Amino acid sequence: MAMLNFGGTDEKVVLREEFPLTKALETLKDETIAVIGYGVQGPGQSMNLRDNGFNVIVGQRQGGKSWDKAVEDGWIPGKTLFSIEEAAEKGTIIQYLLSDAAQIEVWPTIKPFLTPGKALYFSHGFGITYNDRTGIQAPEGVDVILVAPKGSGTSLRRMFLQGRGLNSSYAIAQDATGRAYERVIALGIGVGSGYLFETDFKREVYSDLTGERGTLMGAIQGIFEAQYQVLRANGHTPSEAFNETVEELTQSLMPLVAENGMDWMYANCSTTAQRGALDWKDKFRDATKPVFEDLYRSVATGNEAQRSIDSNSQTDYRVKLEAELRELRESEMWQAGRTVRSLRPENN
Ligand SMILES: NC(=O)c1ccc[n+]([C@@H]2O[C@H](COP(=O)([O-])OP(=O)(O)OC[C@H]3O[C@@H](n4cnc5c(N)ncnc54)[C@H](O)[C@@H]3O)[C@@H](O)[C@H]2O)c1
Ligand SMILES: CC(C)(O)[C@@H](O)C(=O)O
Ligand SMILES: [Mg+2]
Ligand SMILES: [Mg+2]
Repeated sequence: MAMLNFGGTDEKVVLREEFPLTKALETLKDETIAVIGYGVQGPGQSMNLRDNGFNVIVGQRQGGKSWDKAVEDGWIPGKTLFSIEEAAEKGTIIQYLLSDAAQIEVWPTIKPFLTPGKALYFSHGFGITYNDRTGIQAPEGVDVILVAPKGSGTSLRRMFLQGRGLNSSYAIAQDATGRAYERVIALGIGVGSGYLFETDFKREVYSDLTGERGTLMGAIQGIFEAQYQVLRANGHTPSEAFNETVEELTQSLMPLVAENGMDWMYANCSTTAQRGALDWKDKFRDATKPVFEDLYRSVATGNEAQRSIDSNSQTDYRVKLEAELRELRESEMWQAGRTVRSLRPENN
């Protein structure tokens, strides 16, 4: 574990050099890792673990799209691909990667397989933090650990294949065996993390729910919509509005921000842009900060969790969700985006 300084604050982090893959493999050499769920995180984590040489199996409901995808990805029914029950029985580490709502529903099925000495692993603090609402309460004899990749399972896999790593947080809610720390770090390295930073289940879920509702997706989509609509209302074409709102951001500026930071971006655009962006950033901050405060409150009171549990457990949830997603997909902005993407030279 290293102490590193992040902008003036010291933090405990684990770097890949300090806990190399060889050490992770040695730590887990007698374990069977059962990845339960093959949606988005399941494929990324299980395939990275498999390619890294760990003993890993998958547990998934039979007969659906996810099962077929697992077979396509090389998991063999009866050998490395099982029903949820069979995988939970065989696993000494159970990576609970069903959707958060499904974790509640399937919990009574999983719980009997959590015998002393096993580890229960999450990639989100949701089930444990809001256990008054989820009913997920691990038995005393098991380790309860978390590795939460800070990004999509799709990126986790892509970055692994590119020899890169996606940063993850890690946490221990229960150390029953005295091995929870080495287990969680070995798994964090095994699934393809960049560096690992320490958190607890509550801070993980509070920050994660805030981030995805905020600047990672909700806020950014809201700001895109607002700017696009104003440009369109003032006579700008879809092409101009989309390029000035989204395409330039994702294709030109954000890759530069990712490499060098927004401070560098500010220093390397025109003096005209600098003047305006310095003047307007505070107005945007002041306009949106109360919304972020409201959002954080809604997360901390459990409202966001309850809303997600209530809507995700409705029988017509998928149909309603698809209607909302269709509206987004069919909006002028994202239809214009589809055309703009198709015109990228590399897509021709
Ligand atoms: N999606 C991501 O990239 C991402 C990123 C970080 C953390 N997480 C966390 O990882 C966990 C898994 O998320 P995900 O997005 O991969 O899940 P998901 O929504 O893709 O679902 C995973 C699996 O759950 C199965 N499932 C759904 N309902 C079920 C039911 N009733 N019974 C049995 N199986 C059922 C599906 O078949 C699917 O294979 C969650 O805790 C999530 O918060 C996800
Ligand atoms: C990929 C995200 C948004 O970071 C994750 O938190 C999720 O819930 O899918
Ligand atoms: Mg999330
Ligand atoms: Mg997240």
